[in-house]
Amino acid sequence: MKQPSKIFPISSSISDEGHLTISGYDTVTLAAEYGTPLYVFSEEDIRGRCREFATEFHRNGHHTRIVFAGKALLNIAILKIIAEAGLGLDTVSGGELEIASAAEFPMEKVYLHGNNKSDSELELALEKGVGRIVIDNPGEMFRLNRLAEDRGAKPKILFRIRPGIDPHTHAKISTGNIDSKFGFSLNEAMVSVPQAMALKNVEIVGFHYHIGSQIFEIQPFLDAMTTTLEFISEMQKVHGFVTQELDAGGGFAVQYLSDQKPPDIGVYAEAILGHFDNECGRLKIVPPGLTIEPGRGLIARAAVALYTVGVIKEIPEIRNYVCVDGGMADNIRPSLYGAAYEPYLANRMNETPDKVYTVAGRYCESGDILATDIELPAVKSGDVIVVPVCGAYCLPMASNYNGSLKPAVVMVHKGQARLIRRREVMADLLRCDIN
Ligand SMILES: Cc1ncc(COP(=O)(O)O)c(C=O)c1O
Ligand SMILES: N[C@@H](CCCC[NH3+])C(=O)O
Repeated sequence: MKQPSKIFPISSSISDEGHLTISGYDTVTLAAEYGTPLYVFSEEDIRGRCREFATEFHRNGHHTRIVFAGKALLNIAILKIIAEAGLGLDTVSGGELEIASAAEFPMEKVYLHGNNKSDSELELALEKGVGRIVIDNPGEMFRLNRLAEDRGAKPKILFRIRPGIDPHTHAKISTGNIDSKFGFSLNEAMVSVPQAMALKNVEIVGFHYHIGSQIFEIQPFLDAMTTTLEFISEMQKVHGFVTQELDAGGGFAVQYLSDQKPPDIGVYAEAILGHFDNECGRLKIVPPGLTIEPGRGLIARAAVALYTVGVIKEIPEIRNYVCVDGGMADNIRPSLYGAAYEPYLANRMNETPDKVYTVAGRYCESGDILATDIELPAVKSGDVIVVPVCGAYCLPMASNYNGSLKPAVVMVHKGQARLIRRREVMADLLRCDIN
């Protein structure tokens, strides 16, 4: 058995036959058994990342709350593992709350975000008794207070602020800039905090920012923290408001390609926690409880996507297309963000790549490309393409474009492979249409 590159799930290996295995399961056999496209998750990887975040962010006596950003991947079986690991959950809609509830996720550990929450979503959050509601704008704060009064409730709230920091990531996944639809500007929050303090049916416990996703640089995390802690200090001086919680969001980058080198979680943790301690000391504020919300960093590397090669189209001196049976309907990230992936042949992991291919999907869009100009051994129809690092933001952003059926999902773990989401069937496509 050989070790595949670091971008595969923790429990991956290569069999004597040259097949990719995960937790001892041959991915080529899984593809034959469950069909493709197939997403295969490693339970060991998920558990390992939960432990890694906990260990690294609890260093030096810190009790950082780790809250999994469910938008990266929501599935009942996976939520049960996240809950068992003791993490919290960030949800962003009534729908996500219902999935958390179906997974019997402890509601006191659930956060509800969202920049345009409806009354019914706020009511659902009150009914379920979520731990935190993250307020995005002044109107929402007053609406929530009224809805909570009607029910005799007093939810704990955080204010989401826009610290005005550029995280130097893709523009579509930057969220803490001044020009953003998310959260309060500092000036707006300055006005709204005393108003919230005076409301009878909400308890303001602190502040939240999330500056973006897949952030390779450490400095933007530190800058956002400084800006927010200075604001917290100001709130204390001017309004006597003592912040209990600072929720610093997610955004930790993961390695998608063999030649990328994002910081390890321990490097982010050391820098962020050290900066937090120093800044609280400098500003002479009682350190609030710290929360982080990793999504991608926790789940992206836990899964691979498997596809079967169909048509191979070689256009002399132009490009060699390998067409697979999935694509943008199950992974929109390359089309939406120009995201780069590094596919391999799951059934020929040991063969030397000697030809350049572009892996295209099966959908009716020229932009339906999973990877451009990558090296693979000479590909044949029937080969199994494996795309690593597909655990985050692929399945939750999947669609039924071109009448496609969303893929099946299998979880492998020590001697057990189990279906955790069935493949959609044709009847699922017709379920909502009325004639
Ligand atoms: C509020 C909030 N928290 C956490 C996350 C998770 O981000 P990431 O998956 O980059 O860790 C997101 C998504 O970007 C988010 O919007
Ligand atoms: N969907 C994005 C991440 C954004 C998360 C939500 N704020 C991605 O695939 O990279």
